[in-house]
Amino acid sequence: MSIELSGLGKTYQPDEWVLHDVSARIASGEFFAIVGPSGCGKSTLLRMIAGLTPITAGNLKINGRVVTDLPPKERQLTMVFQSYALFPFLSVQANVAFGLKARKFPPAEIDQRVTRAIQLVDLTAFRDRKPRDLSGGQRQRVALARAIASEAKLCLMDEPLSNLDAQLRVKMRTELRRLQQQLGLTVIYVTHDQVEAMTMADHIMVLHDHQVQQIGTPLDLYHHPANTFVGSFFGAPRMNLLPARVSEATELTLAQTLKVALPRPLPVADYTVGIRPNAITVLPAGTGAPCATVQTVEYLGAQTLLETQLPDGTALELIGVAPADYRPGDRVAVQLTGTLYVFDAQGRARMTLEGGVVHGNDAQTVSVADQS
Ligand SMILES: Nc1ncnc2c1ncn2[C@@H]1O[C@H](COP(=O)(O)OP(=O)(O)OP(=O)(O)O)[C@@H](O)[C@H]1O
Repeated sequence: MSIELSGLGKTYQPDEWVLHDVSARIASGEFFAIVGPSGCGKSTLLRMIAGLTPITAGNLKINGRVVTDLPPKERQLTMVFQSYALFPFLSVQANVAFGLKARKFPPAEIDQRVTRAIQLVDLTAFRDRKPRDLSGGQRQRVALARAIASEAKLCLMDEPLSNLDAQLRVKMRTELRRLQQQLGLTVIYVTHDQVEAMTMADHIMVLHDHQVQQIGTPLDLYHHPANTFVGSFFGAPRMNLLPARVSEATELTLAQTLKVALPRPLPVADYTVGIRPNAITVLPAGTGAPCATVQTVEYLGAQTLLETQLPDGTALELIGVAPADYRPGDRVAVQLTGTLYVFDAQGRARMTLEGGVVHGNDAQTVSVADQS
């Protein structure tokens, strides 16, 4: 099932657009994630695709057919909700069979589809249990079996793993992805969790501020973020954002401290520069320019996260080198050794330089100024 969203918009109150001009093409058999912070309109968009919320503007096509104003049952899709929406008084088997009975399928076919779906999600031994006697993960799998039994090729999922504990969530991610590929389903999957989207999806749509910020593969979004929102949404620890200025065509100064030679000239202006913590090397004090002061230290086992401050007061998050014992107040030298992303001053768009990014790991193009 392919899906095409063309300029979709939604208002609940007159003139208050909760979604504006959303366009995307989702290929058949694709796992497509919609991510963004709370309230950005993810569930609204999914419900518009399902036909549960009317579309205010734009067009929706499923398999080439315009379905913008069709009721849900004519869209040949199924939906899995965060709450699972199971009937508490029915067994697993009856829950999975419910929709097929309502659609008046012959009993033999219902039995065959239900048995197969329950088998696929590995719940055969639990088929006579009621939802209250199942674990969270098992209930989630019942909801999934119901979607599978419907044999709809398009499955919409709204935060289906968010009620599970962390360990089970990781396991279910793999299972969901395996089932989706095995059954050739097209899945549109809403989540606020960037890791979930990154690990499961073929393509991701990032929503923020009522509109699409970027659509791309997980690697695209990580390596070529369109703006500072996308840059800091993906990746942990988060991308650092620093105020920057080009005062001579090829010289960029970050936070009034760190100087970078650009491979191509940029207009003299203010910019915002993004640097991921793993693109910065922390040197022991004394071996380089001590130009950041440690504020807080967080030991994470293999990594030590350092919240530091540059001389102009800009915060910079760094990854400390293993055995070194850092303390608040320590001075550390920092060297830019990875990719720098240059955005306009407001962070709305990334500047395109050669290859789209500035590489700081070429020793000739990066220098660190000692301001202390
Ligand atoms: N029925 C409604 N009537 C009026 N406003 C609504 C309605 N449903 C949602 N909204 C508003 O629309 C915006 C988008 O809500 P939506 O639930 O789609 O966001 P979301 O990204 O799914 O958020 P979350 O991650 O918190 O579930 C919010 O500002 C919300 O308050």
